[in-house]
Amino acid sequence: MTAKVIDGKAFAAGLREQIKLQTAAMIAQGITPGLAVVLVGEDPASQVYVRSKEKQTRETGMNSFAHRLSAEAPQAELLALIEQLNNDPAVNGILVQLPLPAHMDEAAVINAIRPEKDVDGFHILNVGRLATGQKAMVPCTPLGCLMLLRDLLGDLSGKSAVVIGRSNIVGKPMAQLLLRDSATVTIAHSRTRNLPELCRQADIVVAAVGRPNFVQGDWIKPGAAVVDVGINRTDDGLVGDVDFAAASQIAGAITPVPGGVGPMTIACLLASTLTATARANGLPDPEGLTP
Ligand SMILES: Nc1nc2c(c(=O)[nH]1)N[C@@H](CN(C=O)c1ccc(C(=O)N[C@@H](CCC(=O)O)C(=O)O)cc1)CN2
Repeated sequence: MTAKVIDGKAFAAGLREQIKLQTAAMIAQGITPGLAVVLVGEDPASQVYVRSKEKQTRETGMNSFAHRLSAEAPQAELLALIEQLNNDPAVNGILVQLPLPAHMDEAAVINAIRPEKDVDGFHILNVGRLATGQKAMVPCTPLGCLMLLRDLLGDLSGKSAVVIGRSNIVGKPMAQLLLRDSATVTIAHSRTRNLPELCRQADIVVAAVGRPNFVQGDWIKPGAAVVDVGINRTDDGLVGDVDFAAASQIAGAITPVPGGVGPMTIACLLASTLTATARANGLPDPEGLTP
């Protein structure tokens, strides 16, 4: 079997078009969504992602507010900026690009963001809300994966899913979202025994371990959906967590790297900014953009 290659770039472009239309409708009501993106330091990949976020925010018709702090900035300076953005009515979403410099306490910084403006869905209140099935802001990468999976498979109810990776940004929220859709979810990690066997039973495999080509082709159940969240820079270029060449011979569908999950992350950030703006203004959640 040769798998269908899921075109995340095209899906994200379609999503941005929907967001653009819904943003225009909001602007017509006198509300312009605004997203503040904060970058601390000069990490080259983060600079690229942040520039992309700012550009796509503007292209969608939303206001983009850019904030740059030096890598040596004290944490108090970042917290003061977040407080200012929390209190700014023009700012509906606040995103602090990760990773932060080592001297900063990531949890303290994230939890300083007002939960309603936490478009990353990393605030402890949003994490708790997601885990307890309440209305939450949801992390962008898992939301993007969920959208791709729903588009591919329709109803996820009763599907068996293995999420490889237990990070707060991807693995755990991904598992929560799949569980909310009534999938049977296993979270696997570096200490998991018999990972190949576990994967072989899964209708859905989401790989988010950060190890190039970690998931082997013969771990995949024939016809399964494989979502590769990995972005690993190697001598061979950018590669995912899944051995794409081998897995695509067995899977039913698979996301490539690049061009799979990655582009969905920023499109979902824009979706969440629109959601946060709607909620702040007492409007219904935008159509098709929330889980
Ligand atoms: N505050 C946050 N920080 C980080 C997040 C996040 O969601 N919120 N995620 C990642 C980085 N990230 C967005 O910030 C991101 C990663 C990758 C892509 C993407 O489009 N990838 C392309 C490849 C691009 C490349 O060459 O590097 C792809 O996969 O096709 C977009 C956004 C960590 N930090």
